[in-house]
Amino acid sequence: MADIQRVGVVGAGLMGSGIAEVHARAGADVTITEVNQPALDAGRARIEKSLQRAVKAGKLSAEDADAALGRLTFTTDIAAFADRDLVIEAVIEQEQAKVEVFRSLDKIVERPDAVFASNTSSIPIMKLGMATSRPQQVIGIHFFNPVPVLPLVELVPSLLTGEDTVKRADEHVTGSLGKTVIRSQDRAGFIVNALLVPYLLSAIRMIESGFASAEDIDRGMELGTAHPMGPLRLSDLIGLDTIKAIAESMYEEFKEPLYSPPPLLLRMVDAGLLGKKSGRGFYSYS
Ligand SMILES: C[C@H](O)CC(=O)SCCNC(=O)CCNC(=O)[C@H](O)C(C)(C)COP(=O)(O)OP(=O)(O)OC[C@H]1O[C@@H](n2cnc3c(N)ncnc32)[C@H](O)[C@@H]1OP(=O)(O)O
Repeated sequence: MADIQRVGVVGAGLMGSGIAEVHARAGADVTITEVNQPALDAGRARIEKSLQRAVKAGKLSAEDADAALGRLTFTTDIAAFADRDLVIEAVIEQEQAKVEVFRSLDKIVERPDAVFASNTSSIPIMKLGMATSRPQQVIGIHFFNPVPVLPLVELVPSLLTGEDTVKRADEHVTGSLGKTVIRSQDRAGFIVNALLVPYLLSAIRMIESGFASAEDIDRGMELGTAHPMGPLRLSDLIGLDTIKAIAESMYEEFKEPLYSPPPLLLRMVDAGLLGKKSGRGFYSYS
């Protein structure tokens, strides 16, 4: 695992736990942190379940799953990140929350050439870089959900990211994690969400206007265009709060009406109907 051996992941939600898992499976020493013990425990349970799934599918031996778990340290103390070579922030998609994480990491991480990455989908990397004293070491490394399954990573340097940081991040993601990298300019939504989110919002507007049912919209895209899941099931998988946050960042950046979150999405988030992770979104999960 090249020069990046010790990895820290901030946030043990859907994305953070997946990011920690793929690193541990690749042999890295991983520390993962959350704001409180229940959130940390939920992250650990998610990783254990995903590892078991890989073992059942014959993708991973039981010994390798145990070894991966053994490489993970769970803590609520972000000070444990002092010796990390790479830190990846994967907290909620809110600019202020992310800025605060980068401010703390800048004080805590001691290694002078450590790479500071964000898994943000839509918040400009420059804003996170400027929260630190070393914006040349800050880069977007954006994974896709489910992280252990989807091979893509978007690499997003800001105007101030150094070439050395880009090279090390690229080598780490392709060489050590075996993912495929595409590069994007530092614009809200990058490449994939700039295309995906207006599509998901259009599907939500279709339901809102009574045009078609969620089931028919999804079936249409699954059987008519061979997508693995339709836009509403995919929205439930990503999380409706996350889609709202991405749409808001993109709308703020471009003022493009297509990016503006429709009222139905806002009301569902107000109601706590966040999709698969909360048990109900456009579909129910029990
Ligand atoms: C918003 C962010 O910024 C960016 C994003 O993340 S955008 C979201 C991108 N994600 C997508 O577009 C997901 C699209 N959907 C899919 O790829 C597939 O439907 C899916 C992989 C989620 C599930 O696939 P499906 O064939 O329906 O189910 P299933 O057979 O259970 O799973 C396929 C494989 O994935 C694995 N898998 C599924 N969900 C998983 C999870 N949550 N964690 C780990 N592994 C998982 C399964 O173990 C299975 O592996 P196998 O083929 O070796 O048995």
